[in-house]
Amino acid sequence: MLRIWPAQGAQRSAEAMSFLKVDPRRKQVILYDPAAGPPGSAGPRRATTAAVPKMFAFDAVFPQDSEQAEVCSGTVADVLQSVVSGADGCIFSFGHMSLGKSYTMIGKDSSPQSLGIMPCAISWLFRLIEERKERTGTRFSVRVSAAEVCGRDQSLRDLLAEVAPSSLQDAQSPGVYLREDPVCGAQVRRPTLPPWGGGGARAALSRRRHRSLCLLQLQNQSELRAPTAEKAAFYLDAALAARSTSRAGCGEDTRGSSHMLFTLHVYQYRVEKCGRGGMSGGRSRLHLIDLGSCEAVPGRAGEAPGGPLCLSLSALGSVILALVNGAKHVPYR
Ligand SMILES: Nc1ncnc2c1ncn2[C@@H]1O[C@H](COP(=O)(O)OP(=O)(O)OP(=O)(O)O)[C@@H](O)[C@H]1O
Repeated sequence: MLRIWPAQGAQRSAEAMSFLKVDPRRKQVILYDPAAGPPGSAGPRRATTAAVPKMFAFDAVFPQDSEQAEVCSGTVADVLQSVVSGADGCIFSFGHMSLGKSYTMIGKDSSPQSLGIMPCAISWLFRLIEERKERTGTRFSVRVSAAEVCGRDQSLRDLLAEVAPSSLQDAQSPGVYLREDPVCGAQVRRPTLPPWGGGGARAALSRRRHRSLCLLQLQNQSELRAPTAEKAAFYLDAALAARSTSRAGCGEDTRGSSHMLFTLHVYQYRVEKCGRGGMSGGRSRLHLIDLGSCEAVPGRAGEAPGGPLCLSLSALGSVILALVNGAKHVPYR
């Protein structure tokens, strides 16, 4: 899916947008070579050196004037259905510096219309759970966790440690860490999905893929019970507040490399009507991720030792492709 940032101020000139043709209905954009002049022009520059326009197709295209609600409904509806049916889901935004990643994922709390994907997903998930409970009698329990990956050393931080009940806090705790599986090397097997299946052919396909994938997992983070959407939203606010405190303490050059992972863990179980009437159930997770930009602060490029702050966009693309294809080697580093 593609969301186009509404260029502001001087950037909002007609010329700035004249090399991009957006067609939300066909879910595609066409990029014209600026050397050729605006599309349709027959100026002398167009004749010889212009590159052929490039067309890119997406699952959805949200133009500059798209409302937050439009982006949220176009993004989360399918993923939420899958999560409630027992599959894991993940939504994140991905792009260069200051192009609206946080605005899309988190939004602003000045009005309900400017809320982003995370608060919308929380509210809609609980609504869907209520419907599912009434229709099928399934019992649900939701927990939330939030972690930050920050800085050149990619240090991990539990963003809910401050609001976790003191019984869950332990002075000797090693904090959040990544667990590496002794058999798979730097990877561990994902838990299998609930036994009753559901979710149609796509869920069945993703279930097959999940079994063959090996992944790193975060360990030891606070997982707090959220019986209502309001409580989950409270924890989201607490995580955002903890993140902004930790960002303020980061150096200027690493501030943009803060990534926040907010996860809703959905536990569900029900009594089997046939057979011996045992219980069946499982856990699925919805990961909502606000990625940092990982780009150097303008004017400081090349100053910081040790190379880029984290994986480039194209390297992240290779990781995603490897995961989707179930590749044995995932190029995390
Ligand atoms: N669709 C939009 N409508 C209105 N304002 C927007 C929109 N997208 C982004 N903005 C504004 O543009 C600015 C940059 O957006 P934002 O901070 O979300 O970018 P980012 O990609 O998360 O930045 P970073 O690279 O620092 O993580 C913010 O002031 C934000 O409010």
